[in-house]
Amino acid sequence: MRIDAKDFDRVESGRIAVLRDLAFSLEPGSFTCLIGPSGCGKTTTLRIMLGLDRDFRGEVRPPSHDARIAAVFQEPRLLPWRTVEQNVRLALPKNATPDLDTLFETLGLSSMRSSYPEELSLGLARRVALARAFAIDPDVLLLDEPFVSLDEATAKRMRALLLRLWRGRGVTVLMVTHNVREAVALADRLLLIDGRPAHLTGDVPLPLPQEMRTPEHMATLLDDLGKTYPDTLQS
Ligand SMILES: Nc1ncnc2c1ncn2[C@@H]1O[C@H](COP(=O)(O)OP(=O)(O)OP(=O)(O)O)[C@@H](O)[C@H]1O
Repeated sequence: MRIDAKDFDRVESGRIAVLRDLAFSLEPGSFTCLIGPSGCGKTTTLRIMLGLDRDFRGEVRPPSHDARIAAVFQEPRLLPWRTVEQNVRLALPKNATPDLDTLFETLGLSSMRSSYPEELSLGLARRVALARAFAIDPDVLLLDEPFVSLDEATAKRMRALLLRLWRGRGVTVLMVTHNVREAVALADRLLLIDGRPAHLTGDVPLPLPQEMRTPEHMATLLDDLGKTYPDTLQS
C-alpha cells in the first residue's frame, strides 16, 4: 500500500498534513507491527487500509480481488443483545462452515458461547473479537492496539493466543502498537513511523522465530532499537 498524502481538515486549526509518502507491502503470512508515537497516524493508516477512509492520495492493493480482510480494534465492538457465538457468527459469509469448536477452544471460550458481552471481562471480550476476526479465515488481519489496557498477565496470554492462531492459519498480520516490547515479542518485522506529517522512519526485520527469543535476546533488541530510533521510540 502507498499513501502519498493524507490530510485532515479541522475547524479550529485548518488543514493538517498527517501522512506523507508512507509505502510498504506485506509478505504473505508475515507478522508486522506498526509502531510510532501517539497521534502520528497509525490508526489513520489502518483505516485507509481497511477502506474506512478513502479521502487520501495513494493506493491500497489487497492481495487479491476476493481477499478476506478482518480487523480487531481496541474496543471489542460486540453487539450487547447477541451471545458470544451469535456475535462471532454475524461476521460469517453466507454458507460458511467454519470450525468454531476448535476456534472457541483455542481461545478458551468454549464455556462462554451462550454468554452475553456484559457478562465478560475486557480480556474475554477481546478474545471474542479475535474469534470473530479469525472465524472468517482472513487472508489479512489488521489489529489496532488489541491488548491495550489489559493487565500484563492477560495481555501475555492474549499475545500467546494470537501467535498460535497466526501460526496455525497462515494469515498476514499487521498490528498497530505503541508497546515496543510487545512488538518485539510478536512480530517478524517492525515498521516505524514518525514525524508530522508522519513517514516511514524504520523497516526492521526480526528473523529469529518468536519462540526462540530469550529475555536476553529481547533486551539486546530493545536496547539496539532504542539507540537507533530514539525519537520514534521514546514516547
Ligand atoms: N477525523 C479526524 N479529524 C481530524 N483530525 C483527525 C481525525 N482522525 C485523526 N485525526 C488526527 O490525525 C492525527 C493522527 O491520528 P491517529 O489516530 O491516526 O494517530 P495514532 O498514531 O493512531 O494515535 P494513538 O497512538 O494515540 O492512537 C492526530 O493528530 C489526530 O488528532
